[in-house]
Amino acid sequence: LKMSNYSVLLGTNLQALIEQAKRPCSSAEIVVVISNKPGVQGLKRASLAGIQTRVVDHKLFGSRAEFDGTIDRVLEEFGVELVCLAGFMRILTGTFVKKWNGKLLNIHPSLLPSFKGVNAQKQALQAGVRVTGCTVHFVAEEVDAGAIIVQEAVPVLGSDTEESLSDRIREAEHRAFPAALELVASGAVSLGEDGRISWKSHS
Ligand SMILES: Nc1nc2ccc(CNc3ccc(C(=O)NCCCC(=O)O)cc3)cc2c(=O)[nH]1
Repeated sequence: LKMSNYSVLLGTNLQALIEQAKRPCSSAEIVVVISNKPGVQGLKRASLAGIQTRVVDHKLFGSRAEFDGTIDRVLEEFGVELVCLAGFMRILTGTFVKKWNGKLLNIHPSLLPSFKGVNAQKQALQAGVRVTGCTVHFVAEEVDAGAIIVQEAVPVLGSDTEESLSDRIREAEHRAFPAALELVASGAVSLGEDGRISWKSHS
């Protein structure tokens, strides 16, 4: 497995969200975990936590619209109000993103807008930056371009490999994604009409 795929298949971001939602102070409850791939670790983690799971295999659909439409139906079936993409690696159609606008969160392993797309950790190493990190953002139609909710910076060490840097970024992801989930689930942060972040308390 390519290193980046391997980290996606571990479901560690999902595990961090499961643990956060279990805390009594949490504003969130995870009601379903949907995977576009069968048999991945995240499905096992969800079942172990007593959370319902569904697999919507994108290979079984003739179009992105039908695939997204099926995911949408499952989300409606469970009364979902907020969606977190944790290692979900299929681009979503504009129709789906518009319907779930402001209710769809994603985590990306760089300080956006730097290093969009796949292999963000490798891009950072190759660019020679001394600081990178992770970003939780609302999903917009344009990939990795949505309004930023939370970021955490991570130092790049001279000795870093793609693996050692990815491990350090992953530790930050496990703090940033739960933090962003709470901010949005509690209503402290929302997506404004102008497509920009709106903080309840901020003047
Ligand atoms: N419209 C929209 N949808 C997304 C779906 C997933 C993710 C997660 N981050 C991702 C960022 C990039 C990719 C990507 O380029 N994958 C290779 C092509 C896979 C495919 O053909 O589907 C996937 C997920 C982000 C977005 C986003 O920012 N906007």
